Amino acid sequence: MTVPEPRRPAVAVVLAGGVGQRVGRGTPKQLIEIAGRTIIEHAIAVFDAAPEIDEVLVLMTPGFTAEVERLVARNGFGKVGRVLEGGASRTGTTWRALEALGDRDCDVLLHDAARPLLEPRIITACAEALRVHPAVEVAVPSSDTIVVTAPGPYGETVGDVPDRSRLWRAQTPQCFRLPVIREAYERALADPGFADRPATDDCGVLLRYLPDVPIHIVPGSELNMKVTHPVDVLVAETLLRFAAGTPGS
Ligand SMILES: Nc1ccn([C@@H]2O[C@H](COP(=O)(O)OP(=O)(O)OP(=O)(O)O)[C@@H](O)[C@H]2O)c(=O)n1
Ligand SMILES: C[C@](O)(CO)[C@H](O)COP(=O)(O)O
Repeated sequence: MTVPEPRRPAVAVVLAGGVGQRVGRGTPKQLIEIAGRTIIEHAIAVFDAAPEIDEVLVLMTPGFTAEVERLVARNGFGKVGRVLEGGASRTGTTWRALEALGDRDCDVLLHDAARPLLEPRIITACAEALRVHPAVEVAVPSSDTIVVTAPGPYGETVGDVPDRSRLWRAQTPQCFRLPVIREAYERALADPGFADRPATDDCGVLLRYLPDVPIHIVPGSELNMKVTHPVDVLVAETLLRFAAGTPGS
C-alpha cells in the first residue's frame, strides 16, 4: 500500500471565465443571484471555508474582474489572493491559472464557478486522495443510459449503447499535483491538433497528453450540479434553499 505523502499547500482555482451563453441572461451566469448570493459567491465560499485550502485564485470573464473583487471584499473571503481575467475557452482559462501559479510545488483543485453546491466533504476527499494519487477526478455514476450517435439518412441515429456500469459523469473539482497538470497543458499547447479537438475538461487534457498518469476517482454528488441551461438556475436555487433548511422561502 502507498504511504500517503505529507500534505502540500493547496490552491483552489475557480474557473469563471465563461459568458453563460446557454443560460442566455446577457450577463455571465456566475453573477446570477440565487438563494441570497451570486453563483460565484457560493462557489468561492466553500473553498474559503475549507481547512484543506490555503489559497483561492479566481479567473473571471474579461470586463467583470472588478465586480468579483467587490464580491470578495463584501464577503471577506480571506483566501482569495488574486482575481484574474480568464481565457477564450475553459482550457484557455485553466492555462492562465497554471501560468499565474508558476512552478510552485502545490496541489491545485480546478473548479467550475458554475457549480455552486459543492459539498465540503468532497474537498476533504480530494485533498486526502492527492496525498496518494497525482490526479483526481470527481465523478458520479450515470443514471441515464448513454448512447453514441451516428449520422443516418434522416439525422442522428443510435450507433452504440455502451455498458452503463462503466459510464460516469465528470464533475469538478478536478485536482492535480501542479507540475503534472502543467506538463500536460504544455504538451497540449505544443500540439497543433489540440485546437481542432478541444478538451471539455482538465482530466481530458491529462489523459490525452500524459496517458500513463492514473486519474483516481473520488465520488461526487448529484447536488454538485452545473448551472448550464435556464432550468438549472431554478434547480440550483431550490437545492440551495433546501440545503440551507429554508425550502420555499
Ligand atoms: N472561457 C471560459 C469558458 C468557461 N469557463 C468556465 O468553465 C465552467 C464550465 O463552463 P460552462 O458551463 O460551459 O460555462 P460557460 O462557458 O459560461 O457557458 P456557455 O458554454 O453556455 O457559454 C464555468 O464555470 C465557466 O465560467 C471559463 O473559466 N472560461
Ligand atoms: C468540466 C465539466 O464541468 C465536467 O463535466 C464540463 O466538461 C464542462 O463543460 P462545459 O461545456 O464547459 O460546460
